[in-house]
Amino acid sequence: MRGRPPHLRSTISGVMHLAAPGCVGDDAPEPPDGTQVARVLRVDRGLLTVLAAAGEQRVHPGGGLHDGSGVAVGDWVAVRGELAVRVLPRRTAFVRTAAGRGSAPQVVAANVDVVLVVDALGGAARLRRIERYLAVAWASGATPVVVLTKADLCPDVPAALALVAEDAVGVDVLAVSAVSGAGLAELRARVHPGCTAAMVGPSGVGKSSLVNALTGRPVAATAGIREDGRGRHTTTARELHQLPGGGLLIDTPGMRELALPGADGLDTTYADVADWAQDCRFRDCAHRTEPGCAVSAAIDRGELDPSRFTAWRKLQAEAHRQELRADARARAEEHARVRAFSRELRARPGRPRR
Ligand SMILES: Nc1nc2c(ncn2[C@@H]2O[C@H](COP(=O)(O)OP(=O)(O)OP(=O)(O)O)[C@@H](O)[C@H]2O)c(=O)[nH]1
Ligand SMILES: [Zn+2]
Repeated sequence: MRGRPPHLRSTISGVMHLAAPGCVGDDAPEPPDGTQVARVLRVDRGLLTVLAAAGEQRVHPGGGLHDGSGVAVGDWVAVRGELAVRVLPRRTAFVRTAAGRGSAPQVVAANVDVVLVVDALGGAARLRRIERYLAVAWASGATPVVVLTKADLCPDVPAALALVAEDAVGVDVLAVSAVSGAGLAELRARVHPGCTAAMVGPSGVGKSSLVNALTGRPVAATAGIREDGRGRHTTTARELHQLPGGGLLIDTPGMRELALPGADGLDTTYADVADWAQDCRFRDCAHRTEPGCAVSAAIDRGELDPSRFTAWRKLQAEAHRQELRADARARAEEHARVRAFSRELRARPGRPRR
């Protein structure tokens, strides 16, 4: 199996953190002169709640902050008085595409070390869904951990764990229950002091219940206690929670519409498929009917699940579209390629060259 791409290695090193309320970690980034550094806990309608040396504070984003991607939960900002004047360089970032329009990606969480890819046990394992979240997680620069919730509802936890672990190449897989408390200690140990974790996963798998279980406080509204008839989605505020053990946990609704920013995370999630693809006879092999296709051979030998292969293809197409959207130059090149191709087609049949 191929290793992680170099830029995804050792993402836990050099962690910046707030060890306790009001205490900026020693390894916080250097602030510019005359300012202090603070961590963004919440973003409401442009107003930022930050944790600085003096404690929690509400600050306004200064004009210089609007660099296109905005400020996100988990960002480190330089604060002067009641103004956040600069976003410090991000180590990792989760982006989502702005709903329905153009190319402006929005950062929804920054400086995340560990991504908890949350799904529920009980029922068929949703391997394809987990793979997609894993690819997004790897692409952000953070290290994913799969957290399978509702272990109390699963009749055979070890078997369910094994199934997911076999699919999630090189990723730790844990089973937990917010109801019985099983597995929570092990999960807490992953979000150690100085570590910032974030959760991704579809609605209803138990993310809010997990936040409450980990923080020991009802900080997130769960489906069970919300009866206001306003639809299924319960999480409304972007939040960065402090866990009793010293770690930080980000739970923001934006994490549910994550885009695949590119193909990097895919090669890590599907390291086995990517490895086989390197052995194909043709470098641009489409893995369909080409002779010498190592991917098709692996499927024929039963070493690669065809549905895993199909998922990889689909996500590659999605990542490709995303790259095009995000990169205007690539889009122009793609247009040029299509135009050249159509010119070539028009020039071909019965059209004498001049
Ligand atoms: N049996 C069992 N039920 C759970 C567990 N965790 C969550 N639930 C239930 O699953 C339902 C959904 O849980 P939530 O925590 O609201 O799920 P969520 O992922 O935050 O959902 P959204 O906020 O809609 O994204 C609720 O009825 C919870 O009580 C668990 O470990 N075991
Ligand atoms: Zn091939």
